[in-house]
Amino acid sequence: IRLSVVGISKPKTMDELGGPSFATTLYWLFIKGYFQTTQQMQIEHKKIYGPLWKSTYGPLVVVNVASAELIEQVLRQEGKHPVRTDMPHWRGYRELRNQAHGPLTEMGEKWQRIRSILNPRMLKPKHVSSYSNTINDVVTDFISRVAWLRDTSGQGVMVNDLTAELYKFAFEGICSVLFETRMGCMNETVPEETQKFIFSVGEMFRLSPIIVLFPKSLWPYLPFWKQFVATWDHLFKVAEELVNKKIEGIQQNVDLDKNMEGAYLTHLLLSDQMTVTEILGSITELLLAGVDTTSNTISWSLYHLAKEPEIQEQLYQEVISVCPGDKVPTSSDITQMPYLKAIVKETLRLYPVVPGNARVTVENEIIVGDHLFPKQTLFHLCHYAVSYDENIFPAPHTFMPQRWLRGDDKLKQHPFGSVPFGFGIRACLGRRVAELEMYLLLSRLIKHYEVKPDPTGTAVKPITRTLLCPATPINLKFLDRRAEQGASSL
Ligand code: HEM
Repeated sequence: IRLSVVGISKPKTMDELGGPSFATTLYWLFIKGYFQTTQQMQIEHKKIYGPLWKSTYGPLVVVNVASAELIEQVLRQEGKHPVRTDMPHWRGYRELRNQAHGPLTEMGEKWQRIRSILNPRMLKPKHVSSYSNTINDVVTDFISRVAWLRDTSGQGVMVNDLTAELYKFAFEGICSVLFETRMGCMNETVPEETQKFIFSVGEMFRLSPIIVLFPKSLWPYLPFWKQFVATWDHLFKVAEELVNKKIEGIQQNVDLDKNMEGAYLTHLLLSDQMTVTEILGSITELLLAGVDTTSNTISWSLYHLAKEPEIQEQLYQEVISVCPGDKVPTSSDITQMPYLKAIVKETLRLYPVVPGNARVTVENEIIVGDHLFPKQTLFHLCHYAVSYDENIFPAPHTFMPQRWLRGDDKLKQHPFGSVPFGFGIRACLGRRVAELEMYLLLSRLIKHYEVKPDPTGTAVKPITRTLLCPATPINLKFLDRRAEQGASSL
């Protein structure tokens, strides 16, 4: 297709592609200080090299793709079994301990098989909407926890380090969907085991980028490899206990001849499509993928709603018109809240939690722009840079949910301008559940509280720590609307 666009001229080779040398990249990262703001480096490098450039990290060559058109070209040419990276360190742990790979780490036909088993109950609307009540229970507890936090540690009004609190919400939310078990993260004191799980996830993400810098043969001699293995051991141990508890529960219920539909894990165990080891491998990865992503996105949404009272008021009006009085939103109510959805979309445009996504062309050589790339090329899709492309999103730095609303004058945006959950068959498995969690939490929180910025006026910037996170804690004021309106008509 591309050849016809560029005429019959021969496509250029990868060697002919420009970009910074390894030394230049090191200079940018460590002297210019972009080490923690690599998302911003995408934008700066695009200005210098254009939308397609090559970075070298020692022996590793990465092709950066930073326009919606070119990202579309890469993604539309992926084969039957797309691969992000081979994740040697994560896979290395699983091989060491004879654990199974899950959807994040598996490849080829085995990956396809896992996805075909996991997909239906994670992505099909009728199944996902059946999780509403479970998630709403967690939201109810979060709203109470906010009140408790304000009273005990926020002089009656502040919630400090909101992301840490939302992390507990997201963990509790995804566990309630997967296991139909409550973990106690909304309690005044979070159980020690859960706290250790949360800590282990953080450690694993912290150690991961350090370990991949070293060749595999050196790993056993690295002190942090032992730590890395220990954190994974803990993650698998916690998941295993939860899986075993469910197996026992099912056994008891089957004995009593009870109807056992419900939790995601119950379904996997009963459907007999995977071994218990395989289920454990997948469940552990779902827990990992489903917590920081959701909690960071909700944090950024609330941060902006606090800064933009008019947008917050419009959301509040939408929520109370669809769910007046004490009515708790369900997933069908959410379909009538386009502004809420637009707020989440706009949040994910400004803060794509996965700011750059890797893709390896395993099966085919592909043409992108004027270049032909061989099999096994490692692409880095610069979603962050594209999100701030003013040709696609005018006033790109402004939080403008209305750009996502249908209207006569709405400019047709490029479909690959903002793809925060990825695209195609390897796209996010938890997208629908994450969206449901975000919609239910945001709508109910804003119905209950008016959110206001930190009175100290501290602005919070994003940094990249694998995911795009707030560089400093987000602290916000939560004013109870009921109290404000003199216990009127909530
Ligand atoms: C706001 C929330 C979330 C965002 C923005 C997000 C984003 C992403 C992105 C960009 C990818 C890579 C897609 C690609 O390579 O094309 C991904 C993969 C994945 N996500 Fe999410 N995610 C979120 C929440 C979740 C949740 C709640 C779960 C679990 C229930 C989850 C499970 C996964 C899994 C398992 C994969 C790997 C899929 C595969 O390789 O086959 N995610 N996510």
